[in-house]
Formats: sequence, structure tokens, C-alpha cells
Amino acid sequence: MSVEVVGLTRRFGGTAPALDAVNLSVRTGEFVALLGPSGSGKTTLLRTLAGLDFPDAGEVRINGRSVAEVAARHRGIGFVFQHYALFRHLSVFDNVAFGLEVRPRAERPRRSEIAARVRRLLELVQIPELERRYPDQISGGQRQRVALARALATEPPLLLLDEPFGALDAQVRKDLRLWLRGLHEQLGITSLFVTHDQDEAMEIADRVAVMRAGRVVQFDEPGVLLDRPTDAFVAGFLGETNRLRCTVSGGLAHFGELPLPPVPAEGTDGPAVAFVRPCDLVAEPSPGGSAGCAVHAARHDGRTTHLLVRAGGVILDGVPAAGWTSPRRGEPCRLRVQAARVFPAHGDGG
Ligand SMILES: Nc1ncnc2c1ncn2[C@@H]1O[C@H](COP(=O)(O)OP(=O)(O)OP(=O)(O)O)[C@@H](O)[C@H]1O
Repeated sequence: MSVEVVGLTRRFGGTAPALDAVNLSVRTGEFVALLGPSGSGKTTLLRTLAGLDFPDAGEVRINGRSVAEVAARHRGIGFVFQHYALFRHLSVFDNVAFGLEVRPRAERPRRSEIAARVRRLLELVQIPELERRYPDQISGGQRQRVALARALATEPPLLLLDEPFGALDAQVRKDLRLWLRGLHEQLGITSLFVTHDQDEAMEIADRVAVMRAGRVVQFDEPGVLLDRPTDAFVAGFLGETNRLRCTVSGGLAHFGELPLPPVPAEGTDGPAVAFVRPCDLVAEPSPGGSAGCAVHAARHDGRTTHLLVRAGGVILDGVPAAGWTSPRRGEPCRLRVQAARVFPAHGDGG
């Protein structure tokens, strides 16, 4: 099922619209993340797709057709919302069966068929042994699986998930998101999920729509977002990065007081902001101390050793040069910038 959003605008009465002429085109079978800071419009966009909220302008097209006149329950969409609680008085089995049980008699599968489908779904979400339990007798992660099974029971070709694992601890989240990605592929559905966890988005989505202030500012594959952000907001929002004020003149960004060599920069002359990833900021020993930098601390993120370097009154996050095995606190060093993304200062995302 493909989804197209065209010029979607939604105002709630405040001055800034929650959605501001959003365009987005999701292909059949894609797994797409909506990522952005709090209040950027992610949930409003998802609710509008689901038919739970209505736009002031623009439209949603599913498989090329406008769904403006189609009620939520007829859109063929399954959704899992973080706070869309399970029915506490129903067993796990009955929660999953619910969407089928409430169908009009003519469309309702036979009882034995419903039971078979519920059991298949509980196998799929890997909790077949829990069917007789009630929601308050299972863990948070298991509840999320039940919610997902319930959403899938009506076999929707499109699945919408709003922070589906938001309330869970980090390891469970990690396991569940990989499992969800596998499930998406196994079922061959189209899925959109909202998150403000960039690792989650980058790890499992085919494409990520980065949202800011009611707009989609970039919609690309994770690698493209990291390597070729189209503006300063995306560059600063994604991944770890040093954000440095600079001035562009004659094709070079100059860092003023900061003891950093100028780097090549395209674009017009004037105040700018440069984003330098830690892996592109290389520190090497400078025994004489003339480079004006010193080791502040070493930091390990599980994969890489980072070196925090004091330079001109600020602390920058870099990496030690190859072969520099034991930098000591206070040791003089110099910094080399291997790559930087430079944008005009007026669009730097505040
Ligand atoms: N029912 C509502 N009434 C008034 N304003 C609303 C309503 N729903 C959302 N908004 C406003 O619309 C904007 C977008 O909200 P939305 O919930 O879509 O953002 P979000 O990106 O999902 O945020 P979060 O990550 O915090 O969930 C916010 O400024 C919010 O205050």
C-alpha cells in the first residue's frame, strides 16, 4: 500500500501550524520513520493518515486515491499508539480477537477461524503461551507485542506506530525494534513509525523523514541523511557532531579564535556554522604546545575512543590520531579537520 501526503496543513489555533504544507511519498513495502524534536508534528501527521485527525488543507492518498471521505476504520490501517492501552478486562486472546469480533456479522470470520488467526498472531509475536493472561499479568514488552498482534489481526496492509516502544527500557527496545523490522519484511506490509530516538530510526528504517516545526525538512535513507544533510538543522540533529561558528571567505571557513586550520567551504561569504563529526576531528600530539590545544579527557562509547580536547576555551569531541595510544590529560596536541559541513549561520537551527 503506497501513501502520499500532499500539502497537508493542520492548525490547532496557535500561530504556528502543527503541520505546514507537508509532502511525503511512501512506497509500498517501505519502512519509514518520522523523526523530529518534540512538537514537530509527528503524531499529528500519523493521526491524520489514520483518519483520527483532519487536515485544514491538503490531502492523504492511499494507493493513489484520496481518503478524505474514508472513515478511519475503512482505511485498511492498523495502528499501535504508545498510550493506546489494551482492554484490561479482556484476556490477551480476546484483546487480539477484538478487531475481528466487532465486525458486522456478514464480514465476521467464523469463531474457529478467529481462534486460529489469533493463535497464529500470538506465535508471530512470540507469546503463544500468554493467551489466557490479562494485561496486568504480563510485562510492558509483552503488552507491546499484544498491541501489535491486535493491530495486525485485521491484516492491514499499512501499519502506523507511534513511539511503539517508548515506555520500555533500552535493551528491550533494541530487541523489539529489530524484531519489528523482521516482522515488517515477513508480512510484506508498509509501515510508518514515529520516534524521537534517532538510533532507532537510523537502525531500522528504509527512509527517515526528519521533521521540524510542522515540516518535513529531509526525507532520505539513513546514510544519506548522515553524509549529505541538506541543511544545518538536519546536520546538527543527527549523529554526534561538533557545532562550530565560523566565517566563510574565499572558499574557506575560518574559525576565528579557535585553534583550527581553515577548511574548504562552498557557498557565499559570511557568518556560518560548521558541523564536524568526532571521527573527522583528529588530534595528534604537539610536544611544543604551540597549537593551543590540550587533552581534556578520553571517552569510550563502546566502539571508539573519543578524545575531548580543550581548544580556545571550548571542549571539542575528536579522536586520537592512529598510533597515539595513551594520550594523557593536559598533554598538548593539535587538531586536524578531515571533513566539515558548512551552512550559512541564519539557517543553523537556532
Ligand atoms: N489536540 C491538540 N490541540 C492543540 N494543539 C495540539 C493538539 N495536538 C497537537 N497540538 C500541537 O501541535 C504541535 C505538534 O504536535 P505533535 O503531537 O504532532 O508533535 P510530535 O512531534 O508528535 O511531538 P512529541 O514528540 O512531543 O510527541 C505541537 O505544538 C502541539 O502542541
